[in-house]
Amino acid sequence: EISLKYGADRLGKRHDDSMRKFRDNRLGAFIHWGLYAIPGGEWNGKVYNGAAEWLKSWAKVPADEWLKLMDQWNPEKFNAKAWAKMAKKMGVKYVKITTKHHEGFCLWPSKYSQYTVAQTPYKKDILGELIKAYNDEGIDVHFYFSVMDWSHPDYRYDIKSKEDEAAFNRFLEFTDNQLKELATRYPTVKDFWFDGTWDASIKKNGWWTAHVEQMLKDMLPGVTINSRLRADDYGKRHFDSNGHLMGDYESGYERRLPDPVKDVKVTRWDWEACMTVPENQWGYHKDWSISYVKTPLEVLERIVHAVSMGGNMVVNFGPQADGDFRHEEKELADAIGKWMQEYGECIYGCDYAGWDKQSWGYYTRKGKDVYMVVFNPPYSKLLVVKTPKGTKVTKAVLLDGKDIGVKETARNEYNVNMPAKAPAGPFVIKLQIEEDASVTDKYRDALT
Ligand SMILES: COc1ccc([C@@H]2N[C@@H](C)[C@@H](O)[C@H]2O)cc1
Repeated sequence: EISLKYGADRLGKRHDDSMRKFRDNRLGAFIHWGLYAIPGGEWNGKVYNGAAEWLKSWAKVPADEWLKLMDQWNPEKFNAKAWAKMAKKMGVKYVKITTKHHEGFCLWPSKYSQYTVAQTPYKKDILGELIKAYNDEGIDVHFYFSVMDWSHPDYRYDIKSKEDEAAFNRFLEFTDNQLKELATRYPTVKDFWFDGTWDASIKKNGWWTAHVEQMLKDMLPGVTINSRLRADDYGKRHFDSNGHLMGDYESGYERRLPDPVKDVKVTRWDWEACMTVPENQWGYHKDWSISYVKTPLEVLERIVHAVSMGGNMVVNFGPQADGDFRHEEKELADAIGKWMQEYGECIYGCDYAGWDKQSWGYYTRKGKDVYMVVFNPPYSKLLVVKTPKGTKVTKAVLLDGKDIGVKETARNEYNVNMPAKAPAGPFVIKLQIEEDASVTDKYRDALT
């Protein structure tokens, strides 16, 4: 291994209470809310199909013109308690909120910027209202923070001169001040999820990314930090030059998931995926017909897929400028919440089971309990289960306790019966197992 000053601070997963809570939460919601919600993907009469929170970039709007949108920021339907109730009903255990996206508009009254809610007709501290409302519902709050800031004159994409260096150092100090301000004003925050950290300017300042992680952990013991913040001595990001994960969990699975067979290695570390409901819209876009919109069942399958591989899933919501949610997102929250109400025990506090994936769906595991989450019931009505050496399945029940029967068919192979009355949607079977490596069996391998 090469010696690094700004590489991974720790090898292996964190096992303290705060990280355990982060991991056991498993299901989160993203809230992308900013000035971009006002134009909703349209500028000067032209609708752009790119991500709505990037409209400033697609329409090449100068910063000062874009920030004039602040004069229209007055979400008269905004009700933090209603947002928190919606999240509670969906069954999310945490919410990640965009404190400041690339545009530079702050949802809190930062004293280090003139582009905040305080300078809008709304005036009030939206971030403060949201944290109180979510925490009152027992929901943890995580902060999304974009380092790249299109409103700040000292931001640099690369460092090519002494002036760049001086400007960017001022910018890093500005960013430190905002982060300290967030940690001081909102000490119940549990996580910082950094974005906008891919530019050469950051990669050339890996030291600063290590300093930010340490600074926040000194201020908020237990706080979790995503790998996307981090660059090492050589500008390597997420994983350092020795291949070790930096930060507390991998945060590269954005709108994609690891393959359940080819990417089993991800089960060795903590990771969190995030996803959009349309193909690629985080902020509010007025026209969702421009791309495919995932059904609630497709969202549910991604949630289960992530947990089955030892990861978290954060489902994105892009609130309207008026502070209400579009009906598609309300219906999604409702549908997911109904399923979690009935089957959530296979999600919360669960992890990778370590068994080979089967075509009918996904396994998750909590202690001695192995769950089968069935998305694709077979015509045979027989659910094939293959267990690791020394593991036997002794019982298969529905969550209401009803025994549905399991039969050993070969060494470490079983057929679990589908319930007589096939459920109307994805359902869960709980397996009772015995793990004993010393067990011998009656089976004989064929000589070939
Ligand atoms: C250039 O590619 C991207 C894609 C998405 C992003 C941001 N990350 C997501 C979590 C959203 O915030 C999106 O705007 C930034 C750059």
